[in-house]
Amino acid sequence: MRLVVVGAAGRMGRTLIKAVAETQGCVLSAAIERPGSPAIGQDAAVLAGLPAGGVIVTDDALPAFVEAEGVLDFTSPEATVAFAGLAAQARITHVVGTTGLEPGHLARLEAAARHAAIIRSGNMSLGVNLLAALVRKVAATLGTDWDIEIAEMHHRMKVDAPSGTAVLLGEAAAEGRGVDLAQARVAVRDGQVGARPAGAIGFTALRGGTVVGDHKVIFAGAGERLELAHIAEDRSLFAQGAVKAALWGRGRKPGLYSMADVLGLDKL
Ligand SMILES: NC(=O)C1=CN([C@@H]2O[C@H](COP(=O)(O)OP(=O)(O)OC[C@H]3O[C@@H](n4cnc5c(N)ncnc54)[C@H](OP(=O)(O)O)[C@@H]3O)[C@@H](O)[C@H]2O)C=CC1
Ligand SMILES: O=C(O)C1=N[C@H](C(=O)O)C[C@H](O)C1
Repeated sequence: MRLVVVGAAGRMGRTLIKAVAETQGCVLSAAIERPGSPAIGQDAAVLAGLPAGGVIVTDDALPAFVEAEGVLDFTSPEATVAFAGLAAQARITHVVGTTGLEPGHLARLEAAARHAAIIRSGNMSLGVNLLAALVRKVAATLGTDWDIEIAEMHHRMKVDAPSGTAVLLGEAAAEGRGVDLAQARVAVRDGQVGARPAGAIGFTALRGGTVVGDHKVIFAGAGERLELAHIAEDRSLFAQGAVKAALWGRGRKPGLYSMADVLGLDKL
């Protein structure tokens, strides 16, 4: 499968280039960075710490998309929405790992998904998607007298909060409870905030060092606590999940899909 990596010089971009090189049946057809990036003109494989492969980083996305079958996109919300338009034009599978998308961005992805398959997830790992299924079940089993709190920690360079994974886990908890996350969500506490509202789903974001991604969902009841956690030790698991998603999406009818669809966890 011919794959384009956008945001090629980023932490995930470089990891994706390596994952594509290591996956049988996949080939890196292009690598894209933003106009003016110092990475333009460099060999993409070298950026990823591999021997030169001859794919030179460019800022010209559409011709690259037209020649490809899929695009792996871990960039920023604005860039992802623009790439979704181009992937729809080229009718290629778009794998979106970018987090921090707001309702306006999601609406634009839904529009693009009328023309091409888009697989979007705040976390491409098997472990987190399995965790989400478990959280949905536990939330559906326990009553609202069990308070739900989601804590995450990431490296100091992360720009969005709460993390996409924390939101994904919060959505699973809200679904399990049959409530709307937008109504239940409490993401900021500072000062005299008062007692915890009944039914709230709380979020705490920690930032520091080089942490790849830690997530914990806490169900706090009267006199007991249940904690479900995931620790990502290496970004390559996200990249391998993204390549798996692209292969799954090849030739699939247009629509918006999730990693749970890819992994067959949607029925759990
Ligand atoms: N779903 C998942 O499993 C995972 C999701 N993520 C998410 O992926 C995203 C990226 O994370 P990370 O790699 O750490 O971030 P980085 O900042 O390291 O990488 C993002 C890259 O995208 C580039 N970029 C931004 N805009 C454009 C554009 N218009 N055209 C081309 N390239 C562009 C950036 O360039 P520049 O630096 O010049 O702005 C940068 O090189 C985040 O939203 C993060 O939360 C991360 C890991 C796993
Ligand atoms: O920015 C990151 O690094 C990560 N982002 C994703 C998120 O927002 O949940 C996934 C992973 O935790 C790493």
